[in-house]
Amino acid sequence: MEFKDIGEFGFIRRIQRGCLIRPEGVRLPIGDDAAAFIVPDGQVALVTTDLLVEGVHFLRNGTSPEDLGHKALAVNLSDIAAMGGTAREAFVSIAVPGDCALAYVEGIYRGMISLAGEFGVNILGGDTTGSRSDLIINVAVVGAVHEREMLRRGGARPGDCLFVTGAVGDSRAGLHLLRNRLPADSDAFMELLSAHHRPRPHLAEGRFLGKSGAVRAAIDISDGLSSDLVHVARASGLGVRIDAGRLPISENLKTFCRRFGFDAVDYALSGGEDYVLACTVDPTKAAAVAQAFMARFHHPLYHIGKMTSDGRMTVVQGGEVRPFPPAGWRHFSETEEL
Ligand SMILES: Nc1ncnc2c1ncn2[C@@H]1O[C@H](COP(=O)(O)OP(=O)(O)O)[C@@H](O)[C@H]1O
Ligand SMILES: Cc1ncc(C[n+]2csc(CCOP(=O)(O)OP(=O)(O)O)c2C)c(N)n1
Ligand SMILES: [Mg+2]
Repeated sequence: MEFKDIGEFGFIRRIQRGCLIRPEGVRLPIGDDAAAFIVPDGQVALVTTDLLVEGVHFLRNGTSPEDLGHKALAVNLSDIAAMGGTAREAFVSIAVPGDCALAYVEGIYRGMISLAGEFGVNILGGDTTGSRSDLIINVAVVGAVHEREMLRRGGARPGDCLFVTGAVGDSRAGLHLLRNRLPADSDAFMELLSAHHRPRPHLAEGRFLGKSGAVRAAIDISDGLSSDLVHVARASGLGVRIDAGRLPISENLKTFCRRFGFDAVDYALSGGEDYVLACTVDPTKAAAVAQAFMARFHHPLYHIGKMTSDGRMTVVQGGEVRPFPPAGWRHFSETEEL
């Protein structure tokens, strides 16, 4: 069976099975001119959207449809996590080229619905069109948060401790393997590919940080640690100093860098698509927050540096202070290469 056999509406009927994960609070799911749902009492709505474009964000022949669906939703859930919120409703728009099989697109929905199920997120609508050549997927997610627990990019203060919730650099290493068609011939390389294809949105971690009352600013790492921290620094009118020796670099990334002669610190700083959270914490509460985080998540909240009043973006490595590397991913740059 193909798109031409069932048409746009037949396709929508097929994919809508399984999209309503948490019916409470939903007044109109897929099927009307708009969806209708309730935002929990006393909370504000969070809305975020991210676009995935073939050739820019993924290679159709380099990713399984389930992984692509997972990632399209995960990158949006990560933005809700960075706000300290709970993710609730998702909207999926997809432009499908003629050479993309119905089975592939149904696989994308399987991947999305599986992740949506894990986090209690409904898929409540979207849009379906044809496309001349590239597969394009846009997901929008609505979340909710108590305003006092909401995390933003601005609000950091000089002397705040800077933390990240997980390892950085693995996804870029996975992308390198993928782009160069290198064999994933070890568990380490399989895990790097998985970090690239199936990022875990840090929603529980974001809620924990929002509730702690000690986090002053937060962001999720999509373009790369160094460039995303510039957003926090600018929004707060501050500088950042990272201690390279404290960056959480996985054993898998170390193995990869040894094998191919890359610099693991560079991968960690300017990798991209890590989808961990970075946050700044009141220094008087930092030790307690880190300890509680460890007790809850069984791995450290990694202390990687601090916010400074000098407005400079610097890395300390081997006793030497140097400016940040020239950032991570940039759309519209000449090369768009990492
Ligand atoms: N085309 C657009 N139209 C309106 N707002 C946009 C557009 N692109 C990005 N934004 C907004 O700009 C801000 C930064 O976007 P972005 O760098 O993509 O953030 P993120 O890394 O969290 O996805 C967000 O508030 C986003 O909603
Ligand atoms: C084929 C391919 N080339 C390059 C990349 C790397 N890449 C593409 S977009 C991106 C940054 C994150 O995407 P963006 O759309 O900027 O996310 P946002 O910051 O809006 O969340 C990276 C590292 C990739 N994932 N796939
Ligand atoms: Mg974005």
